[in-house]
Amino acid sequence: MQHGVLSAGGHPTIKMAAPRSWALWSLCGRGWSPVLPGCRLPWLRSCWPSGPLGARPLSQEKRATETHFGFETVSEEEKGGKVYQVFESVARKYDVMNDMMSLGIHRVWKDLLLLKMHPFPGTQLLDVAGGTGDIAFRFLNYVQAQHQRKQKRQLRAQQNLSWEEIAKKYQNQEDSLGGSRVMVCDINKEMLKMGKQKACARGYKAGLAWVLGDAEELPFDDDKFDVYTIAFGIRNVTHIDRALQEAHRVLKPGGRFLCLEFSQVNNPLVSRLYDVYSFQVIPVLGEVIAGDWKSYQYLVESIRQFPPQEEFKEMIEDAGFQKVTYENLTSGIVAIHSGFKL
Ligand SMILES: COc1cc(O)cc(C/C=C(\C)CC/C=C(\C)CC/C=C(\C)CC/C=C(\C)CC/C=C(\C)CC/C=C(\C)CC/C=C(\C)CC/C=C(\C)CC/C=C(\C)CCC=C(C)C)c1O
Ligand SMILES: C[S@@+](CC[C@H](N)C(=O)[O-])C[C@H]1O[C@@H](n2cnc3c(N)ncnc32)[C@H](O)[C@@H]1O
Repeated sequence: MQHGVLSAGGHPTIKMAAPRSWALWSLCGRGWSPVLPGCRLPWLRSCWPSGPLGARPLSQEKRATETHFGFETVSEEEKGGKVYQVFESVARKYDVMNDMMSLGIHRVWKDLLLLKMHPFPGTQLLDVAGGTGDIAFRFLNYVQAQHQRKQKRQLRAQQNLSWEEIAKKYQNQEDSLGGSRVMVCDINKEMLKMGKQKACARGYKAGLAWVLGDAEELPFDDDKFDVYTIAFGIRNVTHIDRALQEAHRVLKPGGRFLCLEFSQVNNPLVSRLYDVYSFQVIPVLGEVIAGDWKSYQYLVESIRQFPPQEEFKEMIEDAGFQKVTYENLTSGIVAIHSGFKL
């Protein structure tokens, strides 16, 4: 399925199973790609005659490369640059804005993504559109705690180890993750800069790497990772289908794709409140806290343009993933989609 086809936002309503997260809700819920905004290949393509002697009518050619940036219609070549500007602009206030806007709920959603992933010892994770590192840090905490529990069990089983051996086991930094590693990949230098600063301040070093790269053209070989995550990122990508194909390519056979993204609310009352909150409150908060109304208007508009749960599930299947499922959180405000490369 080709993403980028304009949809006016009026997606068909889909009936879904009652969300498991009501309790949570009521509690609160190939090579490097030095992509420069506006300097991408589609730009070249759009300048090139599309048929013999460029015979295809211009209007048809134009329509074929249009997409959306929020509610605005833009050319595919423009979109990447606009998205880049949004995240360059919000990077410094990104974390504080998320806590303010969601009253901290985004933290719970991200924790639930990790619970769903349930990484095994030695997991190689690729976190695309990883921004300021929220998923990567959670992953490192998770695998470290997992590894410590395992070590304690082993130590208890080997009562006859010397103190030196025990101390050595605890001191070995590299080993503290049990061989697990995470690679954060994002297209935006500013977001990565903020992420690296945060990592430094919090003492994350081992098992963590940062790479500048495009989800549509990942700078990694085939069959490299056990898990691919993308949280609140895929909505911003120009060609979602290409990003999904890339996710499939870089995963090892047996690897898992996990996507946390805004989705379609399945409760009419929540939906109304959510709309009021999104359009009346979020841009105001964006202006007051980050001095940036437009970026937060883009956020709420882009959420409405993203395909609903079932449609996105089909797109993931079209990219070659199997056993694709999704789980709604907070009445479908967000959903976690999962699929396997088998
Ligand atoms: C530029 O692009 C971006 C920038 C970013 O900073 C972030 C992202 C990507 C996003 C994330 C990483 C996730 C974190 C960010 C968000 C969750 C912000 C986006 C949020 C929404 C679009 C709405 C969802 C909001 C929540 C889940 C927070 C809870 C609030 C509601 C569900 C709506 C409640 C609405 C009302 C009660 C009516 C209107 C409210 C007012 C006029 C008063 C102000 C309201 C509040 C402060 C909310 C408190 C109320 C409740 C918790 C009660 C809710 C009860 C019910 C709905 C029954 C990015 O791409
Ligand atoms: C809303 S942030 C999400 C950050 C982080 N995953 C989180 O959950 O907080 C969206 C991120 O997607 C990145 N992004 C947008 N388009 C991208 C692309 N084509 N390839 C890689 N990253 C992209 C942005 O730079 C931004 O850092």
